[in-house]
Amino acid sequence: MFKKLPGDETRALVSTTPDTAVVFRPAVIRTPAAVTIAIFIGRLLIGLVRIVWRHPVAVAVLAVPSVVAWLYGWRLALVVVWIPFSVLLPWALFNRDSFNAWFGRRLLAFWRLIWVYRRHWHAVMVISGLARHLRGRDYVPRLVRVRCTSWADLVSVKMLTGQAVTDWADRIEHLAHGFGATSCRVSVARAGRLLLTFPRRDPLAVPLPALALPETVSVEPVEIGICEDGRPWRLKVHGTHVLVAGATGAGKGSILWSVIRALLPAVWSGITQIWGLDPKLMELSFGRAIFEGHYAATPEECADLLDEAVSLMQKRAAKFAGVQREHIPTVEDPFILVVVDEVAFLTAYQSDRALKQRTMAALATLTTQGRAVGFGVLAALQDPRKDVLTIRNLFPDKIALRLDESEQVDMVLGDGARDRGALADHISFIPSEGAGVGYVRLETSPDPIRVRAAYVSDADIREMAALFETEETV
Ligand SMILES: Nc1ncnc2c1ncn2[C@@H]1O[C@H](COP(=O)(O)OP(=O)(O)OP(=O)(O)O)[C@@H](O)[C@H]1O
Repeated sequence: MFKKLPGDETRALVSTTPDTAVVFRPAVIRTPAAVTIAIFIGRLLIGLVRIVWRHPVAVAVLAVPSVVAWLYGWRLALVVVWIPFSVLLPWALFNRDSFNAWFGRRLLAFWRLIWVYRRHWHAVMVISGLARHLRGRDYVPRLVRVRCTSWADLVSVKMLTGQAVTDWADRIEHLAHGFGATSCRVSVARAGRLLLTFPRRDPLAVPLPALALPETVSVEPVEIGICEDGRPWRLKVHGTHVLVAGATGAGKGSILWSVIRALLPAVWSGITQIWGLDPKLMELSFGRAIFEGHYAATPEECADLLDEAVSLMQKRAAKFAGVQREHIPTVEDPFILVVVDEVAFLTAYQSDRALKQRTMAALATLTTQGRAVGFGVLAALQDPRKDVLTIRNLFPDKIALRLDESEQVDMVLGDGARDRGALADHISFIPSEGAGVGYVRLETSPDPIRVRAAYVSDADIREMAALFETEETV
């Protein structure tokens, strides 16, 4: 009978019908004002301690001059402000990076916490449907912390008990627009905690010229561009197979050529060979010499070259059987990277069925058995639908460049990738802004990473090919 009800639920109980024998009247116990004030002050103090703990620099910047002005007058406060200012200003002017790392970004994080996130948090949570109103109470996810990097705000959030990551991933557009960002990415920090990434600027908006040729001979993850957070983008090609999907003009060529460029020292040393399949006759023909005879353009030539790769792979597998389980590239057993531009020409669009099946069988054999014995496939295609490339799941690593439709993103990167922020269908059509920009999702992590490949121009390719031609003539 004496059930305690919070908030507005009691109101709903007061009305009773006049002719009922028993009338329920909920007992309303008034909380003494002193208790309410004590709770309020307690919360205020906890909030202040939390702010000082999390943002000591920002609080000190505001609090120290105010306290000095209050105790000793504004003149001394001005001196107190001027002393650090005369140190910080030159520091900010002459060594911006270290200044930002120590002060700038902490102040910015404090400002954005108060002005952008705290100010709009409740409204955005309620309107996007991430807050809940249950039995008269509001349950709102907790904004834990805001950190700023050079290009984005990283917002830590404690989800409501019972919420799932997909609840947030489904609302990335609400969150982005609610907090004035162009996009939002959701990743799991730990159980119950999320990290929301809101970009403030696009560090990938400017094209990256071709990277310098590596000085060391290696087939380990090759550097082919930059990640959004400024780190080099290193793509693993040895011990995996990579599929690059992107609409026409998305910059697939820049990925193929950046990989080839990064492997050149290994090719010169003999521990790597690059085989090129160029059914469109446009992309790889430019640097034909680099493939050292392993180049094919017509569907027949492509099928023959793939069959040659398969038979070499099988011979090597027989040689390795019972002797070694991992491939270490050597001149005798080099890493062979089969680069296929527009693989759909060979697997879907060509009219000769027998040739199509031969090509598919060879590609499937290479992608299922090749990686342990030093054979890798790097394939590019425009249309990622399953009927165009039935074996797309045999490629462990995938890259989504600009795509035409939102559904294609999950086809390339796997379920839920777009919800987690891989907005490959939103990448700019303008080549200088969007070509070569894409998302990668590696075997080891469910979170897509935004990247941009360096642009290897026609002149760069000719230069690279010329180095091989000179070698041949010498
Ligand atoms: N990484 C890049 N950075 C800047 N611009 C680029 C980059 N990659 C390509 N571009 C520009 O975009 C244009 C189209 O690139 P590219 O031909 O590689 O696209 P694609 O995806 O191979 O297209 P298609 O499938 O039609 O051949 C290039 O001519 C170049 O001007």
